[in-house]
Amino acid sequence: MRLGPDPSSYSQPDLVKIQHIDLDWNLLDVSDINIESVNVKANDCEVPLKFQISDTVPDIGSKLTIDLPTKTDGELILVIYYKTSPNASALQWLDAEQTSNKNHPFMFSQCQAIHARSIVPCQDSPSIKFTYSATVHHPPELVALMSAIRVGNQTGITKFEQKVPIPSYLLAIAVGDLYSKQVGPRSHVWAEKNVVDEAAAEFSDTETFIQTAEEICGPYLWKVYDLLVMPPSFPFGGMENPCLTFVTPTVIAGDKSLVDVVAHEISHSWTGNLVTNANFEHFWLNEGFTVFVEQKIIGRLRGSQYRDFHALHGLSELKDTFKNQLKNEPELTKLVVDLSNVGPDDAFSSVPYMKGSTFLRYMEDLFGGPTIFELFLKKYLDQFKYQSILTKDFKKYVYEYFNEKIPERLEEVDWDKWLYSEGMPVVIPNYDTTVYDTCKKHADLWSIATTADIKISPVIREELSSIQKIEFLSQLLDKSEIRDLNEAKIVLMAETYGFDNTKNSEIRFRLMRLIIKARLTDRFDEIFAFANSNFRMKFVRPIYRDLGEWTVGKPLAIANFLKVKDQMMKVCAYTVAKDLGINI
Ligand SMILES: CC/C=C\C/C=C\C[C@@H](O)/C=C/C=C/C=C\[C@@H](O)CCCC(=O)O
Ligand SMILES: [Zn+2]
Repeated sequence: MRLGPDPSSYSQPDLVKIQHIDLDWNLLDVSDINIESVNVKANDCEVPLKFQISDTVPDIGSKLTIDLPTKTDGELILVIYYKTSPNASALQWLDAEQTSNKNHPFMFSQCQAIHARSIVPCQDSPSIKFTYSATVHHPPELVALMSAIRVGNQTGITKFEQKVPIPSYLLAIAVGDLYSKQVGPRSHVWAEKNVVDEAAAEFSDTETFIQTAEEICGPYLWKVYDLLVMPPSFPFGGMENPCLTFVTPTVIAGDKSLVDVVAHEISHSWTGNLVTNANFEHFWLNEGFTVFVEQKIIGRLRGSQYRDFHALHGLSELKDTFKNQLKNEPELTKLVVDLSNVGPDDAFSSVPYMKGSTFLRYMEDLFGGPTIFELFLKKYLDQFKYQSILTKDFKKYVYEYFNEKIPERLEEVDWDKWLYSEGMPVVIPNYDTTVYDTCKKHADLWSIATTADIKISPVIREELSSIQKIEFLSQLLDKSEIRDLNEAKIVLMAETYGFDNTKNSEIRFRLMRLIIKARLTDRFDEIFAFANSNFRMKFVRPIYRDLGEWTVGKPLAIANFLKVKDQMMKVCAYTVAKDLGINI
């Protein structure tokens, strides 16, 4: 059953729209979920209103219906008194033991896609945008941060204001023992004390990324761009919360080799946060555009070869998604998906990211190249800023903009195929493969040659950068057969490329998958040490999935998962359990 224009929400934006939310949050108050009263405010008095809460629908939640006064033209101020549940799916509460410094508890939120409803009764659909202000009461020794500008701070009370309208999934809060270091004129890095210095060093290019993004997209409208380094249980690489990107500690590699995640989150300041998908079926409008801009930033700063390498690496990731995560769900390999009967967390994959950015790159090439397409991009972002749109709005704008200029090129785009066909992108652009080919040469060697032959091959004398090592491992994992894939070969590989000492989580992740592919039963401790060191879903889900397909690995994986699942955020525990085929 489809709930309405947004299949993941009961909100009825055609009838009523939230314009501003004023939060007064008392933290650490985690009694059962309970709406105590709903009142309408008039002349400084609060008059109670009738309300009903429907039964809970899985993946969606319940519908809160408020009987508004009969005269409802114009604006109404509603005051809702409520308490959140300790199980609120948007929140994770960590004991001091689960933090880096182990001195104080930590709490944080992750509202995307549809978890804001577990912390605020709201119209939880990205089709509705509102400004917000908040007063957060918290333990005085801790720091509270939100996806907004801090406007006041006294012992135990912090006030915030977000004056740019946002969709509910961008509401965010974190409270912990946090310290900050300035890394740019509008940016601080926030982290626990023992992490803040190395994090600030890793993210010292933040201002360069913002300025490059401004060149491409227009002025940065959110005033502040801070980064908060999350505890390792944060389930994503980064989350584009306005004014305060949340970032996983797994991108701190010590050599800036994984900071593309920051370029990605900065790009969201336009694509996603200003121009927003109206529902999550059109998530590619957020993520495909963001990867496209991220790759442009990389191209500007490191050269077009690297822009193309990034895109080719994205296609390797996409192939892996099809072969593993989505092998039984071809419907979800479409660019625009049907979420009438699927929760957004279940539908989430690399498809909107990689297929979406490939579609835009295809159009850029077809319509005359970067100079022409970037003018269009800037106008598109300006035209739809502060709005929520569907793919048809984008398509209509493409026609309006290009129809006079290049009508014949426009006719070449097979929109239906790009948007609704399953599998790989319709056209693979003509990328520069120089950087990629080196990775391929290494992957081909290691898959075909014996360990003895590899030792004397000139290929392995050639130095690979960290990102090339990541792609090399991705390609190797994609091979249906690897000659003599055993302990000796993996030891030689680790020595050759310095895998044993690397702090690069993307490399370690793929090495663990290779060890599983090699069925090395002596290496379970190492695999589980990695799987328990962080709960970023990009890493833990494929590892559990791979183990789940190995008769010896599966029971051990289930036992390990059951041991640590309560330390995971709900979305992570839920999806891993699903991947392992167990109920929790
Ligand atoms: C077609 C898919 C439909 C809806 C999915 C929307 C949201 C799903 C939900 O699970 C939240 C996703 C949040 C993502 C945040 C950041 C990502 O860019 C991280 C990507 C993976 C990583 O790097 O760890
Ligand atoms: Zn993103």
